[in-house]
Amino acid sequence: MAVLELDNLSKRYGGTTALRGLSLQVEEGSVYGLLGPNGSGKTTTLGLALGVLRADGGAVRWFGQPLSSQSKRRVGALLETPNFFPYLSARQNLLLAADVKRADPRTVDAALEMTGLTARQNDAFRGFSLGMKQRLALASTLLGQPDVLVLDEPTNGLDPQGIAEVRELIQRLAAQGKTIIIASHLLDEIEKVCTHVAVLQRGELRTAGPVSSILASADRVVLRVEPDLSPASLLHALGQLPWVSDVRPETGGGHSAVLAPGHSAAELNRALFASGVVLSGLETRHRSLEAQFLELTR
Ligand SMILES: Nc1ncnc2c1ncn2[C@@H]1O[C@H](COP(=O)(O)OP(=O)(O)OP(=O)(O)O)[C@@H](O)[C@H]1O
Repeated sequence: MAVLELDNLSKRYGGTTALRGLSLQVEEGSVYGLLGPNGSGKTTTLGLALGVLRADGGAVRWFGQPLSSQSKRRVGALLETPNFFPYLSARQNLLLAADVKRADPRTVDAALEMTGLTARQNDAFRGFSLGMKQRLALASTLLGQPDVLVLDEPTNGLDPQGIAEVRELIQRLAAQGKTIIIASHLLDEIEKVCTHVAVLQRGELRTAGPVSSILASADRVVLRVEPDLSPASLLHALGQLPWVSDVRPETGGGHSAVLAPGHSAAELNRALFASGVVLSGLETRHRSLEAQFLELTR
């Protein structure tokens, strides 16, 4: 079931078009990464989805319906760092936040537990590290036990330890079956936690889908033939295979190519052998999401 559907969304700020015909679907249980360079429209997308901003065109549907007060209760959001009271404890701050959100105060304990703050719940917020402050902000999104979390740059400003803590928390929440939507420009983080990803550039969708298929589509196979065989026979044989594309010479010798989805390096080896080309080397080079992202948004 689609938890969130964005249908042809557009948004302008004066003369700036921030989003142009954006459509995407977030399925239940997925961890959906919204990626893009600065100014590509990630925050605008989340603001429109949450009803904080008004779209110039298109539609937003949560659980198959337009956004309503009922569906809002099922979504916990962290768009900006919440203002906690420095002299109050973590627990007191969460109780206040629950009151403001009209969330059940009994969900404070579970939120503290989930974010690893139970032991520090009575300590004043002002003494917290940046990582703990961010975990408290995430705890406030868990009040009322929403099914979906929407997080804008949840690791912004954190050190590597804080980033790892937030990543582990997201993984624990995902394991509980929550749907999580994260806007980020930290590709490595997205690659580690997300099941799906959409890449935005200048307000337009460049690509979207399961992380595994987006990464797989970025893989290249590197081929080497025996020195006594001319590269021309390899290139000719590759040219006969419609599922092989983007053949390029490699700087270290040999050639590389991209295989269409559903085709493997082993299948390529067999096809080349059948046409008389014996490979001396065949390796798949996995490219990171970062390399793929840079290519898409270049
Ligand atoms: N309130 C606003 N008034 C005018 N222009 C805005 C406003 N908010 C955003 N924009 C512009 O809209 C575009 C998209 O901005 P948005 O904040 O959605 O991008 P983003 O991908 O979240 O960027 P970042 O990673 O820097 O937060 C940018 O060109 C931005 O300058």
